[in-house]
Amino acid sequence: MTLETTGLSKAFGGVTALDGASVSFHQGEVNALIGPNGSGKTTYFNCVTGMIKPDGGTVSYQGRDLTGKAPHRIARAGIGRTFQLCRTFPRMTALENVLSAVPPTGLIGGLRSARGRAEIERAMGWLTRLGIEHLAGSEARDLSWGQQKLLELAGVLMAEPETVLLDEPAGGVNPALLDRIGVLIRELNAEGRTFVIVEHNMDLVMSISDHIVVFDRGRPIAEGPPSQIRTDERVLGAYLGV
Ligand SMILES: Nc1ncnc2c1ncn2[C@@H]1O[C@H](COP(=O)(O)OP(=O)(O)OP(=O)(O)O)[C@@H](O)[C@H]1O
Repeated sequence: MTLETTGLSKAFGGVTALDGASVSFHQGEVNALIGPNGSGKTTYFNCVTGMIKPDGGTVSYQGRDLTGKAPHRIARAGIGRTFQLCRTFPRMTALENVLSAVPPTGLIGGLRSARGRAEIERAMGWLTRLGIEHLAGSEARDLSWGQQKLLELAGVLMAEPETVLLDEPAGGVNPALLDRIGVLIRELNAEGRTFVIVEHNMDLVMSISDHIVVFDRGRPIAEGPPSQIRTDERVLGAYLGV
């Protein structure tokens, strides 16, 4: 097990977003977290990465308790994430965006080291790996939505996280780029990175995942390999409302 939560709970006013979610994601695998709209997936990511504090329950990573820790502590523990609505600096170039990604050593150290030649080469390496090196000098706001998602991922990878949480990597992305994102995730996984992916595109989820966890109303209702999840009646029920 790599990332594990027990009884994770979070309510917003009267709305229960997470209802005692006990989940284990597998180290070294591509894990997916799926479920209907509003089932608590993004809230789960937010609790795990310290963006919001859970009302109850625990988060542990590689056996370490990370419950309620600040986002930079969680990043330093080896967890990186992207956001559903993509976070880049629109008026900075793609290269500057990747260089300004906060490394685990903290912002000041990051800005200082970002000036180094080696860091620029490493940033260019990630842009190349993600197929957007030709956009290194372009402002992020001039990139297409899909390219911005790749740029955000390049920034996350700069911090060399061993586990990467992706919130809807395929959302709004054109089919050609979608294929590339799928291949990239599998390649990065083959190099040893663990992934947890929140995604609505079932073709992508079924084709790249080793392990799938299904949420409904703030808690897991099923988990297993794609072959099992595809035919699980509880999953079909949650999605189709039957
Ligand atoms: N900051 C917030 N304030 C109030 N309610 C919230 C907040 N964040 C989430 N919620 C509510 O919590 C529930 C779970 O939302 P969440 O975004 O975690 O679901 P999701 O599974 O990620 O949905 P989607 O697939 O649509 O992105 C929803 O009812 C949502 O409206």
